[in-house]
Parts: sequence; structure tokens; C-alpha cells
Amino acid sequence: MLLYLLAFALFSFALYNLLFHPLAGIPGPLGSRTGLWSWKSTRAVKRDMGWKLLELHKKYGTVVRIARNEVSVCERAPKTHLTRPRFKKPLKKTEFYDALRDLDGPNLLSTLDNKSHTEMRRAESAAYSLTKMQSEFEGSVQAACGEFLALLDRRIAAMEGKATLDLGEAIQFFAMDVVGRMVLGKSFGLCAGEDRRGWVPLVERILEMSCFLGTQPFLLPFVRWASRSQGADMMCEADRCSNRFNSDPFREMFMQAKNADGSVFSRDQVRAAVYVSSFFEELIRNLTLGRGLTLGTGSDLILSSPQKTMRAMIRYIVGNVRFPPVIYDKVQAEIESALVVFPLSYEDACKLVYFQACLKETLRLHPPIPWPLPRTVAAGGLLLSGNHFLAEGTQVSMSPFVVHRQIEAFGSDAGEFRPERWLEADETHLLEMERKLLAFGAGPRVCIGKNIGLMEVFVVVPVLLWRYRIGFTTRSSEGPHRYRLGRDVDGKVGNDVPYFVTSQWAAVQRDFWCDLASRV
Ligand code: HEM
Repeated sequence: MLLYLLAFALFSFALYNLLFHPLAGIPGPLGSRTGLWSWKSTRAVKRDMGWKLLELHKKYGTVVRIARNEVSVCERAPKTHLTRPRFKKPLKKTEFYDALRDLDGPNLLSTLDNKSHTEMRRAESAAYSLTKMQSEFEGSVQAACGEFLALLDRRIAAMEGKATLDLGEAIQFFAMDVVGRMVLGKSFGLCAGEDRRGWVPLVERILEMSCFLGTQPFLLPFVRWASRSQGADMMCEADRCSNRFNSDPFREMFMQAKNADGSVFSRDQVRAAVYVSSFFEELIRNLTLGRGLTLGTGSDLILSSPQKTMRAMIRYIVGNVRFPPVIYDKVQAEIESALVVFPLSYEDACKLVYFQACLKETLRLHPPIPWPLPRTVAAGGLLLSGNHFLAEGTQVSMSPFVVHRQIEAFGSDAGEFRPERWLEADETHLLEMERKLLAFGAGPRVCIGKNIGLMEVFVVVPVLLWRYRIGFTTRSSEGPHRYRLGRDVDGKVGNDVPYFVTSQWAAVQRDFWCDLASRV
């Protein structure tokens, strides 16, 4: 009897969602339309979000129902088409971001409330300014780059002039060492080969789990409770470890931040603001607790974006059968003719016009965050182009990966890596393409760490391309690859794809084996 009742309740729920829900008229997979199956959780588990969402949009059009109460939109329509009839409030982030907050509370990325976000952002933006980054952190990034190059040189010397190594992993060591320098004022020594302790895979596991939990927010209180009730001893140990961070330069910078009323930041505000520190506190808690999972991972979700951009950029520029090496030659010629001095400064890198076009094209084809960024429609509703009206409370999301492949904005070759598109476009078209480039997000929640991220890319990629002859290691049964075939960011599998991409909140490249020889 109970089973019949349950079946009847489920049937009614599915029927309501399919036929009478306000989103009933919007096409999408049956599981999402009935509300009986979470398409997003499936993507989080299978780690194939980017290309599966693109397939949905190709099949169903610009607006697709991807969950019972959520639509994905793939067109950043002209401003005139996106109207909120009665109120002009910015859209709020959804509960998904709750999974990305720190253990002690929301940070800038995960704050849902627009008012507290505006206050936090106003207070912190000066600390992230370009001038601040150049004066405080450029030296750290350059020093970490020196260690990274020394690592590559050692490997080349050890293998008699030509090293075969997982360049993706080496780049990750560099990125972590940068964070170490920013947080502790000293490198973690990963490039120097001092201490690897499995941090790198651990970080990735935490990220993937958080994304899954974001799609099932009802699980969050249980997981949080489990991660909090680990025992006082463990937490004391974590606190003892986190005390080491009290002197970090990033934190000191936020100590000077002020609220709108002129009062200085409280301890909690500083904690929430210092993503890098809280990330490491979190990491240390994980390590101390001997577990690969707790919550509070917002910071690492974004901090790891620069390394993904670096890997993708090398993959596209160095080229292979699909991307002719002519691009590599052009970048090298530009660096040589510009007579730049290494380590490259932010300003010098901005002058490398072709290199900058390659960077934009990389961010377009391979945005580090392909996940549809979800928002909640505010009071008054939202009218999308195509006359779809979304009522208050509906979730609406946009995936940078999908938007960046729109033929209408980027042309019929939108799926190809062609940096020239950024140099040939007239002013109007260029503006249009730039408006649709969502790699750093958009609007009031746009990435605040863009300058730091770009600085890392600017310091490392040109010198790498100039100093070494890089080629992709051929796949063979005797070779070092873990995966028999590579997989690209668009899900295409092949022998000629130099790494293996998983697409979740972040698009992560693994198994990126390259052959390196010195060029200079
Ligand atoms: C290539 C490098 C980077 C890329 C592509 C990137 C991308 C993004 C994106 C897409 C968002 C918007 C997320 C959303 O709307 O849900 C974002 C937000 C954010 N990013 Fe980045 N990011 C990068 C580097 C960094 C770095 C290095 C930091 C920190 C030092 C950082 C800190 C943040 C923060 C705090 C937010 C939240 C901003 C807010 O909500 O006001 N990002 N990033």
C-alpha cells in the first residue's frame, strides 16, 4: 500500500513538473522536466558538463530546462532583450554556491546576499587592484617562475638534453608555489621537489566533491555536521596550523581594509576575505583530519584557474595536427622581435599583441570554469529573448564554455583556435565578442582576482615558449601516459589530443606529457 502511495506521489510530482510547472513550455531532457532525475548531478559525477550542455543547446535551442526549476541560457543577448519588468536588481547567486563557502561562513565568491556582497566587494577591491598586484605580488610570481624554470632545466640536464615530463603537473607545482609565496612569504618548495605529500590530487578531489554537493544542497548540512564533528583534538591541531598564517602579507593587506562606515575589518571579515589563507587552512584541516573531504573550497576553485589557462594555452599554441605549428612560430617571433627581458613584467606582456590574442582565444575555447553559473531571478521576473518569461525564484544559468561557442558571435569557425579573429574584427564586432567572453564571469560578480591570474600567465607562458622547444609526447603502449587516448575540452577523444580533460565546475587537464629541449 505504502509503495502504491509513493508511486502515486512521484507520478503526480512528475506530471505537475512536466505539464503545469511555470517552466513546462521549455524543452530539455525528460529527467529535468519531470524533476525525477538530476541532470546536473549526473554531469558532476561523470565530469562531462561542457560538451553535454553544448549538445543540449544544439538539440533544444538557446533556452534549455536543465533542472526542475532551472534553465540554461546560451546567448548573452543584447542588453535591450534582457529586461526585468519591474525591478532592476542584480540576480542573486543560488544555493549551489553554498557548497563553495569556507567552513566558517561565506566568502566573496559564495555570498548569496547582494547587499553583503556589495559591501565586501567595495572594501576588498582596492586590495586586488592592478597597482597593488604589481607592487606586492609581481616579484613573488617571478621568483616562483625562476624555481619552475630551474625544475625544467634540471629535468632536461638529467635526461641528456631532452626531458619527457608531465608539464601539466609541473605547472601545478608552480601555481602552488606562487600561493605559498603569497601566503607564507615563502615557496612550498614543490618545484624544488621538497614536499609533495599528495596535495595536488587532494585539492582536485575536494573541488569535484564540492561541485557535486552544490547540485544537491540538501546534503550540505549533513556533510558539514560530519566535517565539524571530527573531534576537538583535530580542530585544535588545525587551529595551531592555521596560526602560522597570521603573518601572511595578503592577510595584512586586508587588515587595512575598511567598511563603508569607515570601521576597520573585523577578524571574521578578514578571514572571509583572505581566500588564499582560508584555502590553506582548509587544506590543512583536511590533511590534519586525514580526510580528502570537507567543505569550504571556494577559494581553490578559482585559484586553480590560472594553471588551467596556462596548460590550455601551451596546448593550443604548440599545436599538433589540428592546430598547425605556425601559431607557435608566430608567438616565438613576436617575443624575439619585442626584445623583452625575462622575467617578463605584466606591462611588457600586454605589449605582445599576438600573444594576447592567443590568450583571449584560449580563454574562449577553454574557459577554466565551464559550469553553468547559476543565479536566482529576482522579484519582478525576467524576460529572456524569445519571449520566455521566468518568474521570481527561477534559477537561470549561463555556461562560459557554451556561450563562447556561439556561431552568431564568433563565426562559423567558433570551434577552432584562431587567434586572428581578435585582430581582424572591426570595433563593433570586437566589442560584441568581448562582451560575450565570460571566462571571468560578468556583472557585479565578475572575477576579482583577474589581475593575479593574468599575471601568472604572463610571467610563465612567454618564457616557456621562448626558452624551450616543446612537443607533445607521442602516445604509445610503452609511453608514460595514463590514458590510452587523450580527451579535449569539447569531449573529442583522440590519439593526437595531448591531455585528458574532465569538465565539471572546472575543466581540468590531466596527463599532459611533453618533450622539452632547451632552445636558448
Ligand atoms: C585565469 C584565471 C581566473 C579565471 C578564468 C577566473 C574565473 C572566475 C569566474 C568565471 C568567476 C565568476 C564565478 C561566478 O560567477 O560564479 C570568478 C570569480 C571570482 N574569482 Fe576568479 N578566476 C581566475 C583567477 C582568480 C584568482 C587568481 C583569484 C584570487 C586571487 C580569483 C578570485 C575570485 C573571486 C574572489 C571571485 C568571486 C567574485 C565575486 O563574487 O565578487 N580568481 N573567477
